[in-house]
Amino acid sequence: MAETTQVQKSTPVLPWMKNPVDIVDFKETPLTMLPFLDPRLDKALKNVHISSLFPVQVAVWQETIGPGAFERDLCVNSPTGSGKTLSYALPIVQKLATHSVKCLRALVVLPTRDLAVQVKKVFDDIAAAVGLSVGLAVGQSSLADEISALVKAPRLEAGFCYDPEDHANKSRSAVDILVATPGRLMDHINTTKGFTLEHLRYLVVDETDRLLGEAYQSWLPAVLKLSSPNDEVFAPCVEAFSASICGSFKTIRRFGVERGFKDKANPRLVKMLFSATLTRNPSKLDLLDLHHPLFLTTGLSRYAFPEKLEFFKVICESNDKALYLVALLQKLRGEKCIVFTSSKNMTHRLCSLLKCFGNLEMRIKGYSSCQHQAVRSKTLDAFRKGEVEVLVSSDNLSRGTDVEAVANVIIYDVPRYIKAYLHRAGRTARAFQIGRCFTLLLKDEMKKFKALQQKAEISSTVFPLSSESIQSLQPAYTSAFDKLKENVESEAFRKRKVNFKSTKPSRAKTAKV
Ligand SMILES: Nc1ncnc2c1ncn2[C@@H]1O[C@H](COP(=O)(O)OP(=O)(O)OP(=O)(O)O)[C@@H](O)[C@H]1O
Repeated sequence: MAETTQVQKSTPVLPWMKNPVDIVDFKETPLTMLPFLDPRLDKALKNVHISSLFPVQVAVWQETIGPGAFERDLCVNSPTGSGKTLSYALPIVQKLATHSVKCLRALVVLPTRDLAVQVKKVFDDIAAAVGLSVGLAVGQSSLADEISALVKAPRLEAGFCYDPEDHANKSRSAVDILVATPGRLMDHINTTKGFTLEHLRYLVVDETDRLLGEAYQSWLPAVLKLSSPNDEVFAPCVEAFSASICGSFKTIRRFGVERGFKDKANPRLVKMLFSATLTRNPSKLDLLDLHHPLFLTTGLSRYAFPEKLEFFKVICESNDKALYLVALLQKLRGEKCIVFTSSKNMTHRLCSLLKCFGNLEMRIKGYSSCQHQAVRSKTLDAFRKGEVEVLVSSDNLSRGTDVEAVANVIIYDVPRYIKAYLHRAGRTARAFQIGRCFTLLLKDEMKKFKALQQKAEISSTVFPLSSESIQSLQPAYTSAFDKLKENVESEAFRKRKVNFKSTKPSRAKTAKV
């Protein structure tokens, strides 16, 4: 067990946040040294080239498997790319591996569809090895298709049910674990026959601060209400649950019995919160009705960045920031880069401008909420495969997205909030690899950036771009700009023409009415 650490800076308001478990005290641990690991999971992990667990994974494992397991709800604050997904997926799958009757026992909620797909993949890598199925509720397929993948109707022949598992003659869950976005989750809660949360044992709220920051149709109160333990519902499962929760172990540090807070009847819904910027706002955390929460965090700083992330700033002498971006991209040619802008419109404009540069010789794509989800997913896929080298994006991509081998993040517009900066920067230097974060700065942005750096407790080195390289790009930049203007004008003309055509009959119709 790790020693608890007294947080000295920006003391959190909530008392249970004052003595966190420091993840820094944990070391990467080979799977062979991990206590209680199911051999089937050991094999499944090795199949996906994971032979050791990262510190946050070891820390969470210790609190969830073995003595004192899941006695308390967990709130985990750990840097981007430190492996939080597997830190919850592995213990949940190990815990559920002992259950033979299929019902929905674990729910993982994420803010976006692409993130949910990414997390499901992590569960898929290990769940099948112990006979568990994982479902996805994100609106990727039609509601009907999703329903048939999540809920099994009873098999009736001549009015009789022959399947012993269908004894109750009711629809039942086809999955043990569900990864969902709040909107689609609410659709199933409200309309899907046979979809129930009454057996739910584990609730993971990933990217907690983002999910609690928006109402999302009140998904949280709905989940908490529908999953509250109810003696009648749980009666047949209680024995099995209790055995899996407590095992034969007695007590260790932080074990509930020792602290005298074993006040909730088992089984209870265990909640696990994860973020690289976990909220410390008591009113937000209150919404979760946490059970003696345990706070796990990395180091003493409020904001922790990946260990091997280097910071650079590019000072733009003129107002033509795009020119500096092009010069930088040319220097980084051949490496995967994500360029972050302040908005979807900016993403569109910048991407269009870059495409007007005739001789850039790199594949550049935009990713923003302007695009249809299918287009976005395709773009992300192409970027993952290396078919696209430079992805220009708004903050849509900044949270949680894991793309292997992103060498550089370029922050084109300095964000207002440090959290946004941290999540953007965290798309590189993942899984303890090296990575670089460049921030492009106009003269009047320097003060704002300095304040942001101070808050983040980071410093950056000036990245030199020679004035010759900038000047040599000037003619290409001017003609790219002209081309862009032409494109915009002809696009606007085309739109006006289409609008005129489509409004003509309806005007006539209106006139007729
Ligand atoms: N034990 C491990 N060994 C090797 N690679 C790992 C291990 N655990 C996770 N990874 C890899 O590390 C990367 C980052 O993991 P993950 O996406 O879970 O990070 P995260 O902490 O959730 O980041 P974010 O805060 O940005 O969401 C992934 O590519 C994942 O496959």
